[in-house]
Amino acid sequence: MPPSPPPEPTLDALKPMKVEGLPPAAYYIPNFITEEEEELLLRKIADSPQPKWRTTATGRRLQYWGGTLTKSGVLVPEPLPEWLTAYPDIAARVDRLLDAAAGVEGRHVLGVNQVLVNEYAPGQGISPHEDGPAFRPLVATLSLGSSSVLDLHHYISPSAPSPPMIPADGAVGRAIAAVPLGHVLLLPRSLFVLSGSAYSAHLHGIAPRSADWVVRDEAAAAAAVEGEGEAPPVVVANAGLLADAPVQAAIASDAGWRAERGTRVSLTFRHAEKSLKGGAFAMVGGRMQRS
Ligand SMILES: O=C(O)CCC(=O)C(=O)O
Ligand SMILES: [Fe+2]
Repeated sequence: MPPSPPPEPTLDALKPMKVEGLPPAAYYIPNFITEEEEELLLRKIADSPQPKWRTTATGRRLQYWGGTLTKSGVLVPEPLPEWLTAYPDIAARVDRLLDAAAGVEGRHVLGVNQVLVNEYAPGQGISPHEDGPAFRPLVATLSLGSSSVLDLHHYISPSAPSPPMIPADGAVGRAIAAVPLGHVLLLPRSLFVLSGSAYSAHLHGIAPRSADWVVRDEAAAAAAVEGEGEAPPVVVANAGLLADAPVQAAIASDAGWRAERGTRVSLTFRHAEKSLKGGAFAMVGGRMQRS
């Protein structure tokens, strides 16, 4: 018998998956996709034509699906590929979940129109950044292939005016506190949602490490002695939400949970607020129309 489809998500159903101890609001949804879907997505991404790949200054590879932004933050849209819209129908599932997180479940007002794929080899990360005002402050990241720890950072002076847009991996105009505000463990197949001030007033990043070490509390972190070159121990805000008993038992143990990072691929689903009508063709015609 085929598995019955999961119930339509609602804000109430999402509440238990809210990550406490972080600025509002972040959600962690374990096992958002199956292992078969994870394999298929990894294969589709790996099999993408070579020109789809871009490489950042730090060597991380990425792909944009759904189009890219102009310098002024307008999406030049392209259709999303079938492996995101038809089978598996991940984009629609993320849409429904983001609708629920926004409290507008069932009304389908959002619509993911861009999916950013990041591929992290062990030791690669992404420096603290904001995704910026071009996107609706409600984004979801699906993790594939390997685990990682995402850090939330805050500005030292939150009252200072925000620069219009901070490019990923780019220079940041305001001082960032040296110690991250919190950490989140992202296990494969999980979906992590950032919204509200967690999105618009804070930064997120991934430290360039080849392994992670997660301990149960600050006392365990203070008592831990890391070896030469080893990752410092961190306490993660979503330890209770992982839905992975062995990992949770290891985190609760005296030694904590240590994991080498493998290659992790993430898909970040976003909604660019401004989109060029007619896509790239509108540019060719020279008449730039905004929706
Ligand atoms: O890989 C991730 O989890 C985060 C990616 C991200 O923040 C970005 O590409 O803007
Ligand atoms: Fe980001």
